[in-house]
Amino acid sequence: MEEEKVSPMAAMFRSVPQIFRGRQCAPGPLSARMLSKIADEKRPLADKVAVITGSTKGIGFAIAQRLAQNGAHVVISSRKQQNVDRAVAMLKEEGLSVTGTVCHVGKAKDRQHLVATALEHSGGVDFLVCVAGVNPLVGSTLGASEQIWDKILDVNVKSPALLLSQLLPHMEKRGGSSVVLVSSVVAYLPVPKLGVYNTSKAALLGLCKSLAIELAPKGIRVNCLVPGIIKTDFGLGEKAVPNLLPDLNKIYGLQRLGEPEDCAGIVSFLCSPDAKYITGENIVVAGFSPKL
Ligand SMILES: NC(=O)c1ccc[n+]([C@@H]2O[C@H](COP(=O)([O-])OP(=O)(O)OC[C@H]3O[C@@H](n4cnc5c(N)ncnc54)[C@H](O)[C@@H]3O)[C@@H](O)[C@H]2O)c1
Repeated sequence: MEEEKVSPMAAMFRSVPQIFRGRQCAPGPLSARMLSKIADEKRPLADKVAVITGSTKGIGFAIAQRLAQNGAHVVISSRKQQNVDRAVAMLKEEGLSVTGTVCHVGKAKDRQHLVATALEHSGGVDFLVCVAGVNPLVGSTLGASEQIWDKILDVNVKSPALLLSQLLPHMEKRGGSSVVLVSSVVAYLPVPKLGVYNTSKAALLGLCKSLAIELAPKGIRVNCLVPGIIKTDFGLGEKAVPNLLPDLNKIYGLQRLGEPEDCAGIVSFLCSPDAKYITGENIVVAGFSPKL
């Protein structure tokens, strides 16, 4: 059958609403081939698989939503089954391609299960975004117990490296793989009473640089998102930075706190082919620059 001739502009106009909802386009008057070409242009992460830790709410959930809207199959995870189920249901309601599993990133067995779940989709993984992070302590750095040090360093610093080592064989065979770590502005501007957390987030900047060098020959890029104060349970909780630091954003910045969605686009970009020559970067999303 002869293909209907439609100008590129008209084609774009007809297909845009479906693409923006992240759904597959229904067959219409345009040929399936043309629709899928346009859809791929609008969905730069199509056919990719993303694993995201700590993604049932806050910054992680916003990143999961954006990567899925941009075409990736996203594997949601965090510590509690009911939270995983809720997040997966919310995204599926939008027509997005997601699965989920419980993963406490500090537990080797949970990490292994997360890897296995991710492989179920298409046998490989393209993106790892390590969002899970904790801060159980407000107090003196030198007064922190060994248990506190272990918990913060295990979850915030060791787990991204250990999870990546488990995923590596499944990422290196894909080509164009990308890893995004999540640090914090406290890495640049240490907050009093958050010494152990500050240290863990500064360590992530170093981990990003080291992994970027180590994985560059394999074609895997590693970058780091560095959020300022973002409106989440963690960001606004009693152990959060705004209660402990003068509001630098009010003095130097855009005069507002960040939303989780403010962190989503940059991560999607870092995973996309548009960022294929970017690695080893720590990118601040804080409404001001702590490096001014
Ligand atoms: N909100 C901010 O102001 C801010 C600023 C800088 C950096 N960050 C970092 O961003 C990340 C996300 O924070 P958020 O503000 O979205 O917090 P949030 O509390 O809204 O979400 C945190 C998510 O991580 C999960 N999580 C916590 N511990 C986990 C563990 N051991 N294993 C697996 N999942 C775990 C939680 O279940 C939840 O889904 C953290 O690493 C945090 O340090 C947040």
